[in-house]
Amino acid sequence: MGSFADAPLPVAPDAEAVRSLSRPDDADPGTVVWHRSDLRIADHPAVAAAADESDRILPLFVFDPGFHDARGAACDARIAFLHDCLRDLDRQYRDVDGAGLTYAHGDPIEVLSRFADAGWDAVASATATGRYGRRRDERARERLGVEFVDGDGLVRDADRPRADWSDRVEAWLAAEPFDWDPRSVAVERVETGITPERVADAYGVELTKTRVPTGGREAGRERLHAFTEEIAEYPGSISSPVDARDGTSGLSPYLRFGCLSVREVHRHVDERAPDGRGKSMFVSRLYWNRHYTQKLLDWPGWLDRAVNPVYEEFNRDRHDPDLVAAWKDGETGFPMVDASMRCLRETGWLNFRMRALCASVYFHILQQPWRIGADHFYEHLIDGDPAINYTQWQSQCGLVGRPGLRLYDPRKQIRDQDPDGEFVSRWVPELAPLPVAHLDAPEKTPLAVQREVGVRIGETYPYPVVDYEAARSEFRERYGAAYPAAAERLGEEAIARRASLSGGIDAAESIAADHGEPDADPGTGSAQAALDEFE
Ligand SMILES: Cc1cc2nc3c(=O)[nH]c(=O)nc-3n(C[C@H](O)[C@H](O)[C@H](O)COP(=O)(O)OP(=O)(O)OC[C@H]3O[C@@H](n4cnc5c(N)ncnc54)[C@H](O)[C@@H]3O)c2cc1C
Repeated sequence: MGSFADAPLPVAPDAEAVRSLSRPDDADPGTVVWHRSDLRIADHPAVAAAADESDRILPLFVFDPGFHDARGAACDARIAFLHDCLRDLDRQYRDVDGAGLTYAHGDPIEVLSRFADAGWDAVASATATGRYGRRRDERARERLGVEFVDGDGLVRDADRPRADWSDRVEAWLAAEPFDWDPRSVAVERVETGITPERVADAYGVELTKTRVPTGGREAGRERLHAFTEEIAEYPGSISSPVDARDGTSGLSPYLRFGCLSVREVHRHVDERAPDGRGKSMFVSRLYWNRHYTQKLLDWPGWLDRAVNPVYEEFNRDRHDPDLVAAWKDGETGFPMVDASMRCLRETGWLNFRMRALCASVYFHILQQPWRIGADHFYEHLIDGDPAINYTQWQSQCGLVGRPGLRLYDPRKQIRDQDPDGEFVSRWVPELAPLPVAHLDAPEKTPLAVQREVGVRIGETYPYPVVDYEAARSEFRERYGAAYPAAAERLGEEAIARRASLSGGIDAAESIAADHGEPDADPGTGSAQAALDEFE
């Protein structure tokens, strides 16, 4: 993809176009609704607030070069999905007799200041973002008076964000949606010449992935309805990468771009799905969605700093670009990891268990710096959500410093989750001729069998890039040595707060009290408590 500097797109709309919207002698032209990752008009706090405050609203999306360059780090398929969502949002406004969505381009502050100069107010939904988004929103608030409207079930500016958290989210889920009456407002639009198609051209967006879902509210609702019908099958589909492809909801990209609100998904499932395990498991995941988003709201550092400072440098001195490349390219010699990583690159999606497996092998076995792995996921996932991806990476890697670390064994995962070898044969076709019994450890296949089926480990498929058992022991040793100090730091209030454990600050303090013996003998005693859960 090209960079902003190369992009032949002007900052738009220009001041003249914005001024042309003003009504004669009108000191209060209306309210701009600045859409970001909330691409719908229903159950939308900022749209409802704007319609309440004004008789004229102008829905705006700003193509921010920051999203297209390194800070945004989105693959082309995610940008194409976003563009679908925007076309759909434009339709939603037209369907209520509005003029549609205004597409702008440039630094959002510069664009919004043109509206502010012409007397427009502006509102946006408050969202949890990383440092770039926070700085942008602070500038918008301070310089331009943009109002950020809460309404996503998250607790803001509370000293103890975990206190009563579940109750608050439960109440929010059950509350009435944000409503507005399109007949009471005029929905305005200004022609800018900017369209998703022009942006795609200017930035060289090319859809190279396959099986990418269509973006937008309509497609999201279809998916929600179909999934609700089949929800009883959900628990049995979650773990296998083949079954999960159609068996989990597939709603993550729609939730990530706000085509559907978490609350309306919850309401639909609550009212329409039969009671049972499928329903309760799914609903608990909607809570997880809020939980991880809350974490980013509490501390934007999740994206680039280890939540527990003791692990800030962990694996950094072992950075080996060849190992990282083998992982990214699906050439590690661990078939389940390789199949998953190739599937991620080609389709932009993986089920939870395979994401966790790949993160675990990357950090625990290849022992590489976590950020590079997390950034790679974030780039390729269509549902790449900063609030979930980076917090999940830190949790899976063990950077919080709490007990219960999960090391996933790629050989066991094949036996459990792909017993017929369907997933591995699809994504690592060079192994397809191998009898299924050898797929968990192809390097151990007798040479006679390799010859017979035409597979040569070391030539047509790599030997494991590291010795699994040795790497795992080494990791246990290193992690165990650092663990008591990490657990102790959880006792510090600032760190406990950002870790945002389910038991709150009290839980963090109790981990620190139980395990915080910085000088404990590595690999013994309480340090082992962090390492006893293997999958
Ligand atoms: C290392 C790693 C990175 C991840 N990165 C992302 C990401 O960038 N974006 C993302 O949406 N999910 C992420 N997940 C969580 C999970 O894998 C996906 O939400 C899920 O696979 C998406 O498929 P689905 O919509 O069919 O899920 P379903 O099982 O149908 O779940 C429904 C919804 O619940 C939420 N959800 C499910 N699992 C989790 C979870 N563990 N944490 C938080 N919310 C959850 C999602 O919004 C999801 O759409 C990540 C998990 C791991 C281990």
